[in-house]
Amino acid sequence: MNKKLLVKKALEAKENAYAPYSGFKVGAAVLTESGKIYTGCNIENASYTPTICAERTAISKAVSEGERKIVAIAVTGDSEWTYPCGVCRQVIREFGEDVTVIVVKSEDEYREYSLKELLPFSFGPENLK
Ligand SMILES: O=c1ccn([C@H]2C[C@H](O)[C@@H](CO)O2)c(=O)[nH]1
Ligand SMILES: [Zn+2]
Repeated sequence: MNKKLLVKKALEAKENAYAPYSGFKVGAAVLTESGKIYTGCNIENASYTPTICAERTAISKAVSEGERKIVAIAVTGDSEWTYPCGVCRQVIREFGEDVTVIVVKSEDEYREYSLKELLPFSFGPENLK
């Protein structure tokens, strides 16, 4: 896995954030099983609740292009360490149980987690079978 590239892509994606209300920019980059990288940023809305996080923007782009399995996701935001929110953790879970989550501070400072650490005892598609 090209971790460094994923980190860089997340940092680049943050620059496109549309966050006029919170002023808090977030970027994400998803690596899928096919080896492709999809990026995303947070997109806020004047009506507030339609706001979508960077992680879900990136995942939506991947899934709408036919991808079904996430290998890793890198996320970076305007706080020193920006962790995926609970909703995003659940959406990541839908497309992989063994996903690597990389929380990015800068190009050479990042922390790596497994999704299982961030979302233990999770509920996923297998539970409905
Ligand atoms: O992991 C996170 C946390 C927050 N946000 C966005 C949502 C909102 O636009 C702004 C402030 O919560 O940051 C993300 O995109 N990802
Ligand atoms: Zn989120």
